[in-house]
Amino acid sequence: MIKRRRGWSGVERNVWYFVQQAKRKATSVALSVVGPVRRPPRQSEQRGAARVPHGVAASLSRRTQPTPLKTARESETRHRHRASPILRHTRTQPFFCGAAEMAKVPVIDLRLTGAASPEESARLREACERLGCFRVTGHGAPPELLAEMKAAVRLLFDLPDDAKRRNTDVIPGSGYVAPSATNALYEAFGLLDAAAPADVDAFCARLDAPPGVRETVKAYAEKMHDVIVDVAGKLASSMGLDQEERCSFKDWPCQFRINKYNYTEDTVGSSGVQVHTDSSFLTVLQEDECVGGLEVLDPATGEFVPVDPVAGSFLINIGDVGTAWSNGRLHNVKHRVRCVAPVPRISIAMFLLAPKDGRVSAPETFVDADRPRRYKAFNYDDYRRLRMSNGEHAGEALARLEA
Ligand SMILES: O=C(O)CCC(=O)C(=O)O
Ligand SMILES: [Fe+2]
Repeated sequence: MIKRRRGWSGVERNVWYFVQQAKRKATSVALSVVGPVRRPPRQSEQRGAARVPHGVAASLSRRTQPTPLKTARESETRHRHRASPILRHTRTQPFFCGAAEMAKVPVIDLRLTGAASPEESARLREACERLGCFRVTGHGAPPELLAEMKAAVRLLFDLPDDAKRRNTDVIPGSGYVAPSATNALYEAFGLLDAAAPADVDAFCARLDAPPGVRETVKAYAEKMHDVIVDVAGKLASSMGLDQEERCSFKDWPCQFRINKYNYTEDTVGSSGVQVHTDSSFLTVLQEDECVGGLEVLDPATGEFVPVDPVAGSFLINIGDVGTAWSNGRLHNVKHRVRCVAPVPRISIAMFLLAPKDGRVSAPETFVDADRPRRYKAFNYDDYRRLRMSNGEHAGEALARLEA
């Protein structure tokens, strides 16, 4: 365990020097592998960073009202007296972020989309058509909740193996995923359906999660469901679907997955998770704002480019169902994760899977003489099985469903 000190810890400094050395020596290709690690924060910046999660656990009931920032000293005092065990766990983690060479991921302010700004809606649609991913701000999820969820996730991953293995599949791959030959550093937990409070309860109960963690997971699932439905509705609206056509998203099942990457000094530069597309309609990802390494394939260049984490925002990915449902208009983004630092990395994903009845088919609005129907209607669970049985994790299986 890395202890938090007044300055950077030895390991943090080692990583900094490792990255500087790599940058000096590397070719541009190697640079993109090293990815997003920034200089150590100055003391004044570190104080700011330490403030990020403050006040989180002290006020679950006041989550909707962000706590005003305090001085570093006020913050420390408050923590000593009021922080929950969940939060104290977070505060021992190291802090890395930033990058030099990044994908230009459009940032969409959700408050501006829809009638408020046709330009912002057009940017949202274009991002999904070109790159298949974008970042959202103005999503309404309080920073305290995000910080607390991240801390809760760390505690869940510390549960004994037999507890984690009780998180069994509802559909293939939705339960506990142990490190494997393909993704040796990667471990994940899952939950389906995160839109159903009873399923969220059952997930926590089966793990025997501590009460504070349960409360956090429930609040998070509820809020993230609101966010994912909002994003999907705004995307559909930007594509010209009317209210009636787009209002069903709230009934679509959601998969929730927490990911952990067990990185060490020996794994820097290796794969965290293989190249894949998400099978879902779209994904909302809360990245690890301290450890980068996510890369997306830019269709314009055919190259993978690092995506810089931005605390407080979410990354949205279009998945295979998004491409099929839009009759090929939306781009299912290929992505992967590389190990860029010798410290554990976590991320939290919510997937809006497919219509409630599982049937994926492009609405008539997207089909005309210029754009004939591209895919046969299919069942989502069958599609997921198809991807898995053929080892086609990067959208290849869609070609089997062409009309
Ligand atoms: O950990 C990440 O940043 C990406 C995770 C991911 O791609 C996934 O859960 O599908
Ligand atoms: Fe993914």
